Amino acid sequence: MTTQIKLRDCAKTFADGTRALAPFDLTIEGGETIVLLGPSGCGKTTILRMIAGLEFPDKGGVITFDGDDVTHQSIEKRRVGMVFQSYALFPNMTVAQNVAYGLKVHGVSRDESDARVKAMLEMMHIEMLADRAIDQLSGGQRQRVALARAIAVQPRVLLLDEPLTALDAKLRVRLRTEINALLRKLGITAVYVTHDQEEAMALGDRIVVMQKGEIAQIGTPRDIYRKPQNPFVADFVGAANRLDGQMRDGRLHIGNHVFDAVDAFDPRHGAIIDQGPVELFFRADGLSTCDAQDADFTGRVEAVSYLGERLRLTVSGIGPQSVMVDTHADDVIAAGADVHCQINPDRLTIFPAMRERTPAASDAR
Ligand SMILES: Nc1ncnc2c1ncn2[C@@H]1O[C@H](COP(=O)(O)OP(=O)(O)OP(=O)(O)O)[C@@H](O)[C@H]1O
Repeated sequence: MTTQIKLRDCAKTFADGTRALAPFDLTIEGGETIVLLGPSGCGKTTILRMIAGLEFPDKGGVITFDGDDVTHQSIEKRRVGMVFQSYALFPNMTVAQNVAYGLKVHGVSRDESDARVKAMLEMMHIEMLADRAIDQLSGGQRQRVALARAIAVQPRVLLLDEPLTALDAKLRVRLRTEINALLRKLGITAVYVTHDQEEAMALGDRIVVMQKGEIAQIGTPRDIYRKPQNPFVADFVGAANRLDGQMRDGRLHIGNHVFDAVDAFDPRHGAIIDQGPVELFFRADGLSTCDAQDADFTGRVEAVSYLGERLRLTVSGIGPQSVMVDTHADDVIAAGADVHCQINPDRLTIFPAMRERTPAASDAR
């Protein structure tokens, strides 16, 4: 029932010479939700459009759906459903007519179409809007119509390109949860494009992190979050802290401090780093406040932000850069205070420092 998508050696160069994608391979399993995540211009939409049949890979690239070569097939033949950031609905039709449109094109009978439209509108909780005009709907409602329209034709694959970007923060989270439930319920193969890390984590069975037309890492949300394979991914998925250090005989040195309990492991080469300059990436939980006798170092609180469930401190003194450290929301700490901190070795990601070159996706493969 579900469709496996394979892209083999797919590169994309546009007519004007722009190299949007370097050759890459990607297999999307049947029923899987894959999220393409990366900054603007990294090639996410181009991949989605190649899967849709709106763009074609450079010579040599092959795309298959369940083993069938669809590389040169048109969008109509591929049976994909698409949802965009801009709703792309027909403004002069009602909600029900919009959802029914694709069914009509596919020659579905009137009775069958009526029944499916009703079911789709119910699934998206917009049955009461069936006879409304599109311009009388809110952004969130429009996106529900767009989703209902895309899935009404029972596509083999659902492609979503930043469908929530135009909505306000609260609505985004709500619709995101609904889309997640919908994708699980339908069990459909889905490809979802976003530049929002949180959205990617919430929706993806796996996430493909992209950088400048290359795949920087493919992994589960947990892998991407906890085991980024290069500095680009670590930085992009929100490791707020970055420190320069040195490994000397297996011991980590940062500024004047020495940390004994830290194992530096280079994920790209699968080797322990014993010597040489390193870069450390970690979130606020990579450090915690503690009593003086347990301290790895004592820093100075530069700023305090109350985040509701916790207090976030900006602390200087560990090395040349200041770092974020979270502590209990009830702690009373003011800027200017000294604070004892402990390092949490299993929350650190350490890479050999490679100043002379930027991390590339080829490093991750
Ligand atoms: N038709 C085209 N002709 C030439 N260059 C293009 C064309 N479409 C896209 N590009 C370029 O290809 C690169 C990848 O674009 P793409 O839209 O895939 O990126 P994206 O990651 O989806 O970005 P965004 O998040 O901003 O949509 C960009 O440099 C873009 O300018």
